[in-house]
Amino acid sequence: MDKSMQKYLDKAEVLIEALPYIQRFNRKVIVVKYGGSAMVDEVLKEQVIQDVTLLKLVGFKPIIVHGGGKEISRWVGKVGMEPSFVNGLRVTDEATMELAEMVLGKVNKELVQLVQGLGVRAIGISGKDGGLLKVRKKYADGEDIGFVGDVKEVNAEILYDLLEKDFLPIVCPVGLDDKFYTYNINADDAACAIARAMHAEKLAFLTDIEGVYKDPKDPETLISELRVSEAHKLMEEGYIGGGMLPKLNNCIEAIENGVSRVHILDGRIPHCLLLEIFTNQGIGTAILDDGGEMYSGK
Ligand SMILES: Nc1ncnc2c1ncn2[C@@H]1O[C@H](COP(=O)(O)OP(=O)(O)O)[C@@H](O)[C@H]1O
Ligand SMILES: CC(=O)N[C@@H](CCC(=O)OP(=O)(O)O)C(=O)O
Repeated sequence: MDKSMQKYLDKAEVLIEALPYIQRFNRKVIVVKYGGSAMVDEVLKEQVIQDVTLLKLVGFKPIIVHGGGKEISRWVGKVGMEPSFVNGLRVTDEATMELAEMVLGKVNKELVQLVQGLGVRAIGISGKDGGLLKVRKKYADGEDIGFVGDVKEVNAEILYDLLEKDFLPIVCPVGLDDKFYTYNINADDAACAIARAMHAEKLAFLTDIEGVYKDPKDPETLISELRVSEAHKLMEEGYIGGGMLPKLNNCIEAIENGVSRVHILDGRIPHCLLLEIFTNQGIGTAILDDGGEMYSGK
């Protein structure tokens, strides 16, 4: 067989490899938490949006929940304030809340614009709209960190309606409490709450690291499949720190509340979402129920 024919066959094989995954996720809800470097780098940003748009066009029901922590910190610095975090959560006073909402709103509409540009109808929606995300004040180990909210209720009906009308919802992690005050929500928390409420088939967290490491300083210790009980053990033994702590807790919560597949993916890898979903390889760290099957080869 000549070389050019082989090239075509290789391409066809990639498409055939995707077939069982296209069947499995057809009409299923997939929540993508989009944050980290993949939001700052323009090329990566475009690739993530292409991936999610492709998921939509092949018949899945993706929902994007975006962050923007790096951009918020940049603006907080610009106005002469110092960004501050406790356990991966931003300490949010009134001025920080105002900035955070401005920045997240801008990020939200930029993402809508990119998706629209690829021919898919997107709706950007904040957790405030239609009571999508109702929150209560959240504390960090008992410490008051200001206007930071814990999602206590998701109005899933809005998202079902948007999906039904074939829109791609893009959610901004800001919500209201019972007294209608504005709260900043960690985007991982928002994505987990939405995945639970929507009984998502998959929840994928795009982040800035390959996945969960036993020792973050040793790349050899990347864990490709992590059971819930092992994850608890790693946290108790102090192997998990910083922003990975709320992320892993959210993964566990999602798995324990019926989300079938939860993944932490390296958003720095071009098209990481497509590679994870459509190939036999599987990348990053998959979090698994204690009784669940290992993916082994995915
Ligand atoms: N055991 C671990 N494995 C992987 N990452 C870890 C671990 N412990 C701490 N981390 C840190 O957690 C970070 C991921 O959290 P974060 O930066 O908040 O992500 P994002 O901004 O995408 O939500 C990693 O970049 C890493 O520095
Ligand atoms: C309470 C809290 O920490 N809110 C986050 C919301 C944005 C976010 O989570 O962005 P990433 O996912 O990109 O980090 C913040 O203010 O940074």
